Amino acid sequence: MTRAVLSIGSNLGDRLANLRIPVRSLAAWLVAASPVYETKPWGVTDQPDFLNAVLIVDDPDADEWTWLDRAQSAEQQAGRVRTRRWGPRTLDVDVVTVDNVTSTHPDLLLPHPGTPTRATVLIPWLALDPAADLPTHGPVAELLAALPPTDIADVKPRTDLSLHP
Ligand SMILES: Nc1ncnc2c1ncn2[C@@H]1O[C@H](COP(=O)(O)OP(=O)(O)OP(=O)(O)O)[C@@H](O)[C@H]1O
Ligand SMILES: Nc1nc2c(c(=O)[nH]1)N=C(CO)CN2
Repeated sequence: MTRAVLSIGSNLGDRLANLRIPVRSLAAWLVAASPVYETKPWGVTDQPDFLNAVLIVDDPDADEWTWLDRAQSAEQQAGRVRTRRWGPRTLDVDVVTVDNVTSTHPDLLLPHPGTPTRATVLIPWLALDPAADLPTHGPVAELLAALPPTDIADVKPRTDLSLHP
């Protein structure tokens, strides 16, 4: 089996509709979809707020490259145009982990190196799985507790929104 954790985000266009694109295209392998969060942009801060969420998917026939391929197909379906690093996007799908695989290949770094410091990933992931563990880093709850409180305050649940139509 390969169980993957995917982080999804959108800050352009119909953000919720964009997040639902991978939910639909990955439906056959979807184990769980997190709540949706409204988040302040990190990295490049002069851009619109994001909606972020996390998906857990499982496919016995997939490896890590299959998941990257599926993630990138969903981005393309959302009409994503690559602009600047960390800039606004209709849909970003990052492969956070695939089982306990580690990879230093630049096209597929695993676990995704941004994860330990991104409340926008850790909070939705923890909501789905309180015992979540980031391979080579440790419990997600501990990583989150180590972040500045302002990072956590910048990630707000949108209980009025759902990834399922
Ligand atoms: N774990 C991963 N998940 C998704 N893409 C990855 C991963 N590791 C490396 N990449 C590579 O990153 C590139 C895409 O980068 P992208 O423009 O989405 O970065 P970003 O989302 O702006 O920044 P970040 O990766 O820090 O979130 C792709 O070429 C992809 O092959
Ligand atoms: N809040 C938030 N900020 C970001 C995000 C994101 O998903 N959420 N993604 C980025 C590029 O990957 C850059 N900044």
